[in-house]
Amino acid sequence: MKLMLIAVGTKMPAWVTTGFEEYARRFPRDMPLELVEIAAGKRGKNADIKRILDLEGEKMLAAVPKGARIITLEVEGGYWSSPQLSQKLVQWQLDGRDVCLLVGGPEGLAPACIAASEGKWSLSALTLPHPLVRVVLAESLYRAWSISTNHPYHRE
Ligand SMILES: C[S@@+](CC[C@H](N)C(=O)[O-])C[C@H]1O[C@@H](n2cnc3c(N)ncnc32)[C@H](O)[C@@H]1O
Repeated sequence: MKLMLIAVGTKMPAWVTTGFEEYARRFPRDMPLELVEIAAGKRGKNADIKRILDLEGEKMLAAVPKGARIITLEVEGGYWSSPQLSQKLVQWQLDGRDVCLLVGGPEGLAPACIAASEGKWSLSALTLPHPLVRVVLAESLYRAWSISTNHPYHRE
């Protein structure tokens, strides 16, 4: 099973790229964490935000491999503790489908992405900047993997 983070935004600050890669490189070969960046639409003065959002959503969904499970990152999603996330990871692995984690841009996710979601995951009640979400998500998934494999990274 492959984990794919599909996120709006390119040209991230170095600390985001370094932070994400720090965790992504630790994933095992049979469960890699890959990043797919979707270019954000131009938000000029009179930009049609709905159209931009819909286009970003189309591109995100086009990046999802056929049959993959879509999980959307949403402030108003469900909270999953690390052990709960670990259980989900194990269930997803047993199920065998790739898992795509969708992170929106400045105005969030397109309605089409939300409609396609099989799980809505909230990292906090706070609205986080989308670059930071990438890093928190990578660490959380790595911790969940470490719990499921009894790796010493996670300590009770
Ligand atoms: C700056 S936020 C978008 C804020 C937008 N007003 C909204 O309501 O979605 C960009 C993206 O980061 C992710 N995000 C931000 N905070 C989050 C949180 N606490 N939990 C999960 N995802 C979050 C979501 O995918 C969101 O679409």
